[in-house]
Amino acid sequence: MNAADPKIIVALDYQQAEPALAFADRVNPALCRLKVGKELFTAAGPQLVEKLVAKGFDVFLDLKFHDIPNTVAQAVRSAARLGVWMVNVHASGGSKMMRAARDAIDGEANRPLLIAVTVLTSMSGEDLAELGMPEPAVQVPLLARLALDCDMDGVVCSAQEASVLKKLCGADFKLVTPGIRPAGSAAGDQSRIMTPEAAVAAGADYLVIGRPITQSDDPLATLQAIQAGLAAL
Ligand SMILES: O=c1ccn([C@@H]2O[C@H](COP(=O)(O)O)[C@@H](O)[C@H]2O)c(=O)[nH]1
Repeated sequence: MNAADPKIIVALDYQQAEPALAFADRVNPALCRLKVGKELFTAAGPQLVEKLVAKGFDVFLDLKFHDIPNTVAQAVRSAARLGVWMVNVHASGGSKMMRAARDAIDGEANRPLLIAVTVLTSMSGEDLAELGMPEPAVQVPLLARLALDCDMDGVVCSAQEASVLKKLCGADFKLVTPGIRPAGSAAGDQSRIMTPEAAVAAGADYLVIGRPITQSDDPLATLQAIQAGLAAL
């Protein structure tokens, strides 16, 4: 982990390696962490992850593993060997799956933070009802508690749930919050959103921000402005 401990994780949701590397060349590891998700990883693969790690960035490999325990265990071990700082699984994969993931990386030389996704920030209460599930205010704490009991290092949740989860799971349990939208920026497909300042005030440890930065006219200036807003809190 880098000493500056930046809260902002920029989601590098690009279709190829070049713009992701170009973005990385304009920022530095003290300013932000970087997230490689399904879009970029499918296009550019582990080599791109290794390049970002070699540049000194803390990399969150956001592949949200959700499979049988053995498969997820092997996948998170492979992620650890890429040198990533954080990796995640779906809490709804269940306790056996999460424990297998935990065991798989505990003996590794690089032991990334192991985080469980609760309910995707794109999902509303209506979306969950369609699946026969309770509203986020019920389902997110239930899955977060399960993740804590399985020795996960934290969860992905909306910042809207952060204050409840900090009380429920404790100060050390990391809250990683996508669905961050600076005032005035488009929600897009995100449902449970919050501004960067409100998210930090609610207890979010890390803010995952993609399009508001990467699709802005000047991504570096936008990132710096968000960072300045947080520094002023
Ligand atoms: O619940 C979740 C889990 C992951 N994500 C990911 O975060 C970024 C958000 O990007 P924006 O452009 O800021 O919406 C994206 O890579 C998602 O895959 C999430 O949004 N919600």
